[in-house]
Order: sequence, then structure tokens, then C-alpha cells
Amino acid sequence: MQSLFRGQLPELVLFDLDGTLLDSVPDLALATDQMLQALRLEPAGETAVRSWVGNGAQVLVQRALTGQQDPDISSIDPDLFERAFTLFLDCYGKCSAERSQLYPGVLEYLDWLSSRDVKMGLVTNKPIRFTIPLLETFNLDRYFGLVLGGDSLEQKKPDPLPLQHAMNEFSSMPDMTLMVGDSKSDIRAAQAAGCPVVAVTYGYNHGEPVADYAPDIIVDNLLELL
Ligand SMILES: O=C(O)COP(=O)(O)O
Ligand SMILES: [Mg+2]
Repeated sequence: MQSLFRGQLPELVLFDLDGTLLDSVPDLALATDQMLQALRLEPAGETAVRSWVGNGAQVLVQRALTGQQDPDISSIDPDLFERAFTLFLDCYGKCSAERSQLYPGVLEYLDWLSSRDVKMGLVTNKPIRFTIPLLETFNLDRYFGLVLGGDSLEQKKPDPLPLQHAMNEFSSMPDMTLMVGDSKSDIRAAQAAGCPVVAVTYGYNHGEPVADYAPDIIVDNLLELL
């Protein structure tokens, strides 16, 4: 990996959360199904929810209401969406850390970077109100000098804005910044921001291989980056 950074470590590493550091789908699926059941709709199940995670809570709810990856938003009754979204936020707020788990290698890799004084930021599409408590629960908050949720800025990934904002905050140039993520949104945001990007194979990429989006490096475990 050092070949990407002039033989050195990156100055800044930006991490995605869901599907990269945290296997959060069990709880996202629980909250999605609780929402659907409260609306007297069929539960979706974990496999479907796994392919719907990655574009933030609103899009997850739209996908769950339509059963479609690319929902026609105009077909969703706005009142139903509002009820569904409120239910989802309420359910997920209660269960977000019940069954979610860190992936193998995550703590070791964060510790390794931290011991080498590499700066780290977290850039997720998850709403910030869930992100901060989850980082605290899993004792990850201590690693990140900046945490951006999907609703922290005007745009979320795949838009490069959150990555550009983070690089600006840390005064790091794109060619010395590494993005680590699990989905095409992470890869596209990094490519648009001009940063090298590592994709993990174990996360959620809407059922598609990450290789289809040409990340610079693909790993099955973050420890392969040591
Ligand atoms: O909440 C989501 O949809 C995904 O969040 P992520 O950007 O951490 O993968
Ligand atoms: Mg992700």
C-alpha cells in the first residue's frame, strides 16, 4: 500500500462505518422489520436489508417500502414515508447496538495506525445521531479526530464533499489521504475526491463485487494493509 503514498504511510485515513468497521445489518434489519410490521407490511429480512444499506436511512426506508433497490420515489405516499421514517428512527434508536459487531482486524488496524500517528476520520452515510453513540458503544470514538454522518453536510457519499471537508479539516492532500470503505459510494466518492481507496470484500455493496468499481486495493481483512 505504501507505493500509493511515496513509500510512506498516508497522512490521513478516512473510514466508512457500516460494512467496513461495523457489521450493523442485523440491527438495521431488526429496525426495518419492526417498522414494516408496525405498518402491517411484510418483513423484509436480513438478506434484503443487507443489499439496501449504504445510502443512508431515508433511502433504506424508501427501499424497504417499495422492495426495490432503485425506488421510484414519486410512487411512495409522502404520509406513509413520514410514518415509516419516524418508526424506523425510533426502532433503530432502541436497537442499534444489540446485535451489531466489529469486523475482525478492525481494532488492531486502528491501533496500528494510531500508534504511528496517522490521523483518522470517520465518514459514514448513517445519520449522525446514531453514529456517535455507536462509536462510543464500540469504543471507537477515541480514534477519530472528525466524525461526519450522512446528514452532517449538504451532500453525502458518493458525492466527494464529505471527504473534501475532512481533508480540509485535517489539512491533508488527496494524494496523502486514504479512503477505506465497503461500497461503490465510498469508492466513487474517493475517486471523485482524488484519494486512493481500499475496498473491503466482506461488507455491503448492494450484492455487487467491489472489484467492479476499480478500487486501488481490495482486502478481505484490514490487517492485510499492515
Ligand atoms: O447508513 C448507511 O446507509 C450506510 O452507512 P455507511 O456509509 O457507514 O456504509
Ligand atoms: Mg458502508
